[in-house]
Amino acid sequence: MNEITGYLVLSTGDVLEGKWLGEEIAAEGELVFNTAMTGYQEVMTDPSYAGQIVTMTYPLIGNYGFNDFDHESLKPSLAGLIISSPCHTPEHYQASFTLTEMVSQYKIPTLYDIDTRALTRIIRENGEVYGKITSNKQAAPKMIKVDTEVVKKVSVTKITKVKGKNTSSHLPGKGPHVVVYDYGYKHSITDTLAELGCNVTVVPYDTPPAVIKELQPEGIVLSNGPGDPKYLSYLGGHIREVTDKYPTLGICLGHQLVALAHGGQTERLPYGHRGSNHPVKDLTTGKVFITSQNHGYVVDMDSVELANWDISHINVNDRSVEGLVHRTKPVMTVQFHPEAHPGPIDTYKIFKEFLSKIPDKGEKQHA
Ligand SMILES: NC(=O)CC[C@H](N)C(=O)O
Repeated sequence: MNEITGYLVLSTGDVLEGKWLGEEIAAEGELVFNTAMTGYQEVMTDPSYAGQIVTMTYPLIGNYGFNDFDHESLKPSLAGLIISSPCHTPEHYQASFTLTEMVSQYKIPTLYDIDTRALTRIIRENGEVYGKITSNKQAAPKMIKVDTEVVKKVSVTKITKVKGKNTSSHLPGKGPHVVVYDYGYKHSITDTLAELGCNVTVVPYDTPPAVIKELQPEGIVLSNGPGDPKYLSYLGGHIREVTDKYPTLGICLGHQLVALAHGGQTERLPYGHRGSNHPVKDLTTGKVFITSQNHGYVVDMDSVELANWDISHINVNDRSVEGLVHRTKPVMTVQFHPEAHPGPIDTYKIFKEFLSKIPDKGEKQHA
């Protein structure tokens, strides 16, 4: 087994020593950590991690392998992966390849044997940390240039009809036509819509409302995606127009973009919410749900005290905004991931609530 030393050189001046897994591929990006105990395959293929070096706080990664059907996108977009202990002998009846095969196939710059607990503390204490995965421990630990066009790199470039992967018991085509704006969508979002009977069309992130109109959607989903939501502020006009016209569900980046488009503000969280056990309270029912999350920005609570919008959900840990609902229009948004994967499906009902806002084809078919 290859045991070549590699380094994670941080903008804080810290240098952590580890070993290369797969090829020695240098990389740089923002350091983030994910606390999920399972779901590394979905994390590694979630396009919202584009440009980021992801540290998994759970120490053992790869123990149940990787399968052919749980990728959240066609190929991983994360800048790099940092783990403690890789498992080379996975056991799962559906596993078809190993962690080393995964990082080698997709050329994911990866270091293991890193002290991920120490690294997580550095990120928690410093908030915004950038780093390089490198063979050269002298690599200058500077802030790297952030990519403001990261969404463009992960979005589809053509209007695409998609089928869900689990549609055997539901016939897509009987439910409403939902158009998904792709800012870096996770396949679990379109899979869930298809499972609920929707016809699903995915469109590029910057598709003008006039083109959307030609597609005759009955509902719109604004997807998750990477980067600072303010990079897409220039799309506010598009977003206002579609949210004025169609029942809309915004998820994560989509939620943040709806807030920005309607006069709200977003801000950076001290060190992000990334994991699969974040408690969120539904302010209508008072119930708390355990949610899957992956975000570094959040809608500023004070900025959404706007006419026409209510806060529908808040985070129980830090009281941050987790959802918005328009007072008169069928528009709702959530900061967490109702499609889960990885994580619990407690909030799957968000999709049903959204579909129930679509006239005629909503509640009756999907209740
Ligand atoms: N998963 C997402 O959509 C993330 C949204 C945004 N990029 C953030 O980090 O806050």
